[in-house]
Amino acid sequence: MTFTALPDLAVRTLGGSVLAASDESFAEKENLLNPWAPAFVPATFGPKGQRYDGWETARRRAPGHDWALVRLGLPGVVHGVVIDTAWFKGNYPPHASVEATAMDGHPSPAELAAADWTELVPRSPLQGDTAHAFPVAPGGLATHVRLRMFPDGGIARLRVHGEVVPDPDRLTGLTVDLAALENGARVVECSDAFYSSPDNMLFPGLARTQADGWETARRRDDGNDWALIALAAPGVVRLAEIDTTHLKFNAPAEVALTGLDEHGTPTVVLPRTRVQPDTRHHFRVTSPEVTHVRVDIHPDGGLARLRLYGDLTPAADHALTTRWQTLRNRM
Ligand SMILES: NC(=O)NC(NC(N)=O)C(=O)[O-]
Repeated sequence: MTFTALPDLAVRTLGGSVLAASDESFAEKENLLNPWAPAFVPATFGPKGQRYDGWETARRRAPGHDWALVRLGLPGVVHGVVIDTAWFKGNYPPHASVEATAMDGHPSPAELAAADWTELVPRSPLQGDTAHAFPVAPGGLATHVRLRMFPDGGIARLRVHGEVVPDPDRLTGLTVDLAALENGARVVECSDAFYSSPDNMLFPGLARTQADGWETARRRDDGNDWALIALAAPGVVRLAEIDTTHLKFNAPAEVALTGLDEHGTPTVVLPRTRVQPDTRHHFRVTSPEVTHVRVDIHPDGGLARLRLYGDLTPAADHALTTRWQTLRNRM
C-alpha cells in the first residue's frame, strides 16, 4: 500500500491550519492545505501578480529561506509527505524540507519555534509543476510540521499522510463515534471508490455536497457495494447513523451493517434496512465486542456519513493510553 492511501493529517477539512509563515506576499499560506486539487487559470493577474492556488513568497533579496508552520488537524504517525509544486513552473523553490514535533495543549507559534523538531524529509531537490512523494519511516507522534523552502518561491500543496493516533483523553470512559476518522477509524477495503473515497463518510461534521461523502459508480451486475471499516478501537456499537444527505437520485435502496470480532466472526448489527434519499437515519443497535464493521449498500450509490456510536472495551481504553504515551515519548 502506498502511503498516500492513508489520511492526510494536515488537510483543512480535518482541521489542519497554517499557523504562521515567514512570508506570503504573492499567495496565501492557507492554500497549502486546501482539500481540492490545485487549480490554475493562466493570465489572471490581481493587484499582487498572477493568482496561484498555493503558497507563494516574494523573490528574496536577502539571505535566508521561507518557512510555514502547520498544525495537523489530527495527531498521528507520519508515513509520507507530498510536496506539490503544481502550476509553479518559473517560480518553484529548488529545495524544500519538512520537520515534525509533538506538543501537548494548544501551543502558540512562538512556543512551537522553541520546540525540538525532528527531520521527516531532509532538504531535497524539487521540480516545477510536480507532486513529490517522500516516504517517511514511521516514528513518534506528530502534532505539528514545519515546511521550509530554499530560498523562496511557490508550493501548491503540502500533504502529510499517516495513521491517526487519538488523544486518549478524548475517548476513554466515554461513548464515542467508533467509526470517526478523527478517533482513528479508517476504511481498509471497499468494492468501489469511483467518484469519491469511502473514508469521506468518516470525516467530521455534515457533508456540504455530494462530493463530501462516498459515491460509487452505477453497478450493472447483481452484486452490491460495501466498505470495511477498522474501528477506532475494539468496542460495542449502540447507535448507528446512516446519512444519505445530498444523495437524492443515487442513494442506496437498503443498507446493512455487520460487525466482525477479532477473529473475523460476523454478527448482524443492522439487517438489510430500507433507507430514504437525502436523510439522516438513526438506528439503535446492539453488537458484541467488534473490531471492524462492514457496511453493505444495496445495490450501489454511497453514503454522506456513517457514525457508529458506542463504548470502547476496557482493554481498548488501556491500549489507546499506552500507545499515545509510547509514541509521544518517541518523538
Ligand atoms: N508570472 C509569475 O507567476 N510571476 C511571479 N509570481 C506571481 N504570482 O506573479 C514571480 O515573480 O514569481
